[in-house]
Amino acid sequence: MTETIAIASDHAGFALKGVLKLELESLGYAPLDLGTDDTASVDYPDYAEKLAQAIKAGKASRGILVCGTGIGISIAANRHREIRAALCQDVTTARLSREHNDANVLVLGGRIVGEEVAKGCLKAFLETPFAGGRHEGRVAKLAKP
Ligand SMILES: O=C(CO)[C@H](O)[C@H](O)COP(=O)(O)O
Repeated sequence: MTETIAIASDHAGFALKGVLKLELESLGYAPLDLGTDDTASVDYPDYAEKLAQAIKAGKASRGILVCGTGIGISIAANRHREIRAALCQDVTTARLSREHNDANVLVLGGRIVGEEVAKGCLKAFLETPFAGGRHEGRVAKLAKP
């Protein structure tokens, strides 16, 4: 079955969101676009919230978030206990966010990373499994109140 991936951004991440949405489709995933829908100024916490709620409701298994730096939208997403959002600027950290942290949201800075690096991060995030083992207990501790 096709895996649904939620994707959202603020105005500063809008252009990169479009690129990543197409890339998701070409990799065989179904993007669930939660906005924003143009470059008019919006508040990144609102889009992190939409994406977190979609994942918590089971509408998507994982998610992609983009703002200008990726910082604000990752802070907002990680306020939810169920979300492990990883801000990545290279393919290695994107891969390790899956192997070690079982990240369920990839965060990118639309004003920081170029399109090709972003696409590489996306592919690594989507295709790398969680390694488990010694990482299991550490990740479980992240979900504690
Ligand atoms: O990166 C961000 C948050 O971390 C935002 O995208 C950024 O702050 C938006 O800035 P501006 O309103 O100047 O376009």
